[in-house]
Amino acid sequence: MGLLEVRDLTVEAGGKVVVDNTSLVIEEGEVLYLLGPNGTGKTSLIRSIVGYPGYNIVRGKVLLEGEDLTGRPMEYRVSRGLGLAHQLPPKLSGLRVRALLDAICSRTKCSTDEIASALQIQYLLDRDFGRGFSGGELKRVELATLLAMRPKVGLIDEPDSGVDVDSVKVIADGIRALMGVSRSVLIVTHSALISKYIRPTRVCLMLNRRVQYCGGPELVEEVFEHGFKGLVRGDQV
Ligand SMILES: Nc1ncnc2c1ncn2[C@@H]1O[C@H](COP(=O)(O)OP(=O)(O)OP(=O)(O)O)[C@@H](O)[C@H]1O
Repeated sequence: MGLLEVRDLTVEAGGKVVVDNTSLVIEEGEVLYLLGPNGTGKTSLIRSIVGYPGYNIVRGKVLLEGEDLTGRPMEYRVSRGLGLAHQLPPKLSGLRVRALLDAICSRTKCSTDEIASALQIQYLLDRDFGRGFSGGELKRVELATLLAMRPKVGLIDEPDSGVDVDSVKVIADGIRALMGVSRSVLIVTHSALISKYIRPTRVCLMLNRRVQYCGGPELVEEVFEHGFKGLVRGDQV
């Protein structure tokens, strides 16, 4: 039994199938990359895993430590140990970054200052969450909230898109800190820029709304060399 299992999952959003009969297993201690071209369903898959509203599971299951979370609301799944850092985090007027981190840390017994220091966001603590932040700042505060949650499985959506080289390094430090408190981490990316700093234990390719193939870390280099289209090898997961 994997730590997190997605079994034969089909998901609809906005009246269309966005994940089509896909399976994925995340084992204990993994840093799994989910790679795939734009619009192939990566974000939809991880949103479905955490129970994000609007992503309706029409078939299949999501299990965490063997517990069937399918049909459970997002709050419950988060309480059981799933956490998601969004690709485009929401902007929250009237909620300071510090207040949000303090609220999470009071539950998980973390230190807002230590987390802020790990993600180099001390200067953002007294600003409204996300308001007027640059792309890199948004990614760093979002990752800080995930780190504060101390999830069993941390799901990170596109940590390396729209950020400069220096920010990617800071984000990589944040992911390393997350690897220290989470049991497994799933990173969704299409550029795989983050792989320069965080080596995956395993890499899965998602194409045409389905996880098509999983392999070792060398798959990242193969994607860079051949592109996604050159790597379709059948339906084995
Ligand atoms: N809530 C929704 N309503 C309607 N369509 C949606 C919804 N969510 C996703 N889709 C569609 O599903 C497809 C897959 O989108 P998704 O964001 O999951 O892809 P992705 O692989 O994460 O892409 P990218 O790498 O560009 O972020 C797209 O065509 C998208 O428009």
